[in-house]
Amino acid sequence: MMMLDNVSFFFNRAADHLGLDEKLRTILLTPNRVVRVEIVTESDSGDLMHHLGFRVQHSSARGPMKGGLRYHPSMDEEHAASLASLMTWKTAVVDIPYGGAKGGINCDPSKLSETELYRITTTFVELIKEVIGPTIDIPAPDVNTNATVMGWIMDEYSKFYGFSPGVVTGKPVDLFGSLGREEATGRGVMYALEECLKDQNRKLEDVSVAIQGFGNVGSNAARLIAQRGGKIVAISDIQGGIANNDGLDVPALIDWVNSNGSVQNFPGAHAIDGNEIIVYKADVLIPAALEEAITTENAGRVQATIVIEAANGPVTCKAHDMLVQQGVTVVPDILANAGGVTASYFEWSQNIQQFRWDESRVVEELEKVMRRAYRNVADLALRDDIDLRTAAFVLAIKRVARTTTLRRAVSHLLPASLLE
Ligand SMILES: NC(=O)C1=CN([C@@H]2O[C@H](COP(=O)(O)OP(=O)(O)OC[C@H]3O[C@@H](n4cnc5c(N)ncnc54)[C@H](OP(=O)(O)O)[C@@H]3O)[C@@H](O)[C@H]2O)C=CC1
Ligand SMILES: O=C(O)CCC(=O)C(=O)O
Repeated sequence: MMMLDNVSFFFNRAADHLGLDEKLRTILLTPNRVVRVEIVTESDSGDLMHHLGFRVQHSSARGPMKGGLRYHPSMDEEHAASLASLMTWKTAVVDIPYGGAKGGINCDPSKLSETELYRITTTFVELIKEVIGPTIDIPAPDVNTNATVMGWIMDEYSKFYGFSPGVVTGKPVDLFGSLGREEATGRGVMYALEECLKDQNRKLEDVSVAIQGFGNVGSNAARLIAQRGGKIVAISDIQGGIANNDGLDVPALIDWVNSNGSVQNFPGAHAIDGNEIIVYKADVLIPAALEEAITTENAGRVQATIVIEAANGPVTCKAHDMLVQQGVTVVPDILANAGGVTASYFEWSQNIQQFRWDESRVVEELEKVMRRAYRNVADLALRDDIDLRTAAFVLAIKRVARTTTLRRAVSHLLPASLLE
């Protein structure tokens, strides 16, 4: 199954629970717009480079479309479409006034110089500028993109439309970004884990944690969880894994990775096979890299009793059901990693008002949104005896379906279950 099939599977399970008819399912699942552009630029040596760029705008029912840009060799239309659909349900779960979109460029940034990446990015913006904008579609960082890239996007877009900081979020703080956005996804993951543990009468201090991926999300989640007493025992990146059952010194590891480019050979740990991180003996597993990290191949060997999906789509639908049957609590991506887009909403709000919030305000509001969303989902799961993922989709579908039908003359498609 492709990732888009996994998203549709989870959507349809929740739609079955709500008794949604086929017409409304089709309206809700079909993207508004699919954009594919050809990016032709010059390399530093003067050769022509040709890359494909994508932006899939899934739904604008609840507001401007929102979602990251990924620079990766696996980026294609199907990837962008599945991630865009997830964004629609994610923004609805945390109840922020956005729809969903996602995109990126099929490229390998590790093989490109900074100037090549700049030219590719600005050419991409030139090609999609008519379909993005502060009230239309607002990109943000995702895998292999960061604040610097977002700054370039803002600058390029502003050349055509005038100063427009609200066209993109996750910008450098010196370039109208928000304090607290960089670490927000990891911070949200930490709140989701705390809420999950609360329901099991446990605390962060009681648990050991293994994390796959040590980029923006993985490293910030590790740092913040460790700061509150959680023991991070194993971490992997693309090159391999490291472990220390007494707990890794996360700030020292972050310094190590900044100097050495990988977690490998960190002096305070022993090496493990990177693929084994998923089945490492820890109370909590946080996949924070790419999709489909947990499949039917390894789900049966997962030892953690809690999986927090910091990445988008890290668990396939069959693996999800295996984990649930094994008694593992799976906190789904559209809830667990929603801290990033929530802080993006705060950044965009600051930009369109030409106003700046203190970091403490960002953190306070983010905590409120994340804990409230978790409680809404967990309460619904308990009430309807469904797993957390189905509950998150049910909540999101209700919200998106209501606005969709209110904005079009199709209210006859709404079943009574959506009105309660
Ligand atoms: N950035 C954000 O705000 C948000 C991100 N997400 C999701 O979180 C996930 C991570 O994103 P982000 O942290 O931003 O991306 P980054 O590019 O900052 O980091 C990605 C990390 O994943 C690692 N990685 C890639 N493949 C593997 C693998 N096979 N095994 C182990 N590690 C691997 C990379 O290793 P290496 O460093 O060696 O390349 C890197 O450490 C993605 O699924 C993204 O969609 C979700 C919500 C918001
Ligand atoms: O911050 C944003 O707007 C989007 C983040 C994102 O791409 C995601 O949540 O997957």
